[in-house]
Amino acid sequence: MSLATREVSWDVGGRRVVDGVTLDVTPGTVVGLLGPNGSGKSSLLRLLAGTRTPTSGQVLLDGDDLRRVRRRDVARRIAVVEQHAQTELDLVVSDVVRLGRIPHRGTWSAESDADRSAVSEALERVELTALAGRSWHTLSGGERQRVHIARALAQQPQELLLDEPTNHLDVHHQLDLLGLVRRLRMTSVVALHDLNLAAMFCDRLVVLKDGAVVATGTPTDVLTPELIAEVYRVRAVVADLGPGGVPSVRFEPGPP
Ligand SMILES: Nc1ncnc2c1ncn2[C@@H]1O[C@H](COP(=O)(O)OP(=O)(O)OP(=O)(O)O)[C@@H](O)[C@H]1O
Repeated sequence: MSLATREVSWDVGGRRVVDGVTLDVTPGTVVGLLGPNGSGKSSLLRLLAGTRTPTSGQVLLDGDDLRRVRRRDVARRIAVVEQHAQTELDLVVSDVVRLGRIPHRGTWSAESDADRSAVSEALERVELTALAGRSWHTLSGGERQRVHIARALAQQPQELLLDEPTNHLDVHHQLDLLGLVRRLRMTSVVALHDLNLAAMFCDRLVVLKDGAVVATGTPTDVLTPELIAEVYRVRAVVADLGPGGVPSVRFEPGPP
């Protein structure tokens, strides 16, 4: 069952930002959240993480209303990588990754072997072991992004929520990161702008427009020239040329 929403809406500043979204994320699958700037992707991810409370409707974790699940249990289950995540503290890379272990430790308990191995394994998975002792402030944008992913992995969550995780990453690390998310077989919801990456790495796509779901299904079902024109106001040619026959999208100049 994992994560689901039932007619969930969220209003802020007198506006409806998430509008009646119902979705079921099948355990172990990767769901891509698509939609133009301001369509409500980040807001929906925050509702799924329980860091925003719905104005109406429900977010469910294993069938239980998220509002009734203890914060600590949510923190153990769900890891979030926010867009533009920053840290003001002068920490080294391994300290940032270690923050992912907080939900698993008592307030005063010392770091366990399980904590240490989760941190080193997470660093290895994002190819940052060599930078473990480096100060956060000296890292490039892409390296910072990967440290945040490592922090989420060190949390050993069952659900992983990622807001534009490929932002800042070069092509190698974009493919690597989404390949990793897929291989982890965690229940993942990933907001993405790149339609080709979404087609390559997501089992299902959910497309938002003005906070509401306008399409949902497999990449082949969803990524049609008509949908892209309607949602993004862009002309596109879609071919079944991507790896494994997934759709490959090419954009064309001019109005749709
Ligand atoms: N706390 C807030 N106060 C006022 N408006 C907000 C707040 N949070 C979000 N919004 C507005 O809600 C809308 C949806 O924002 P959101 O960040 O969820 O969109 P998004 O699809 O993630 O966009 P992007 O692709 O640009 O990251 C935007 O118009 C945004 O300005």
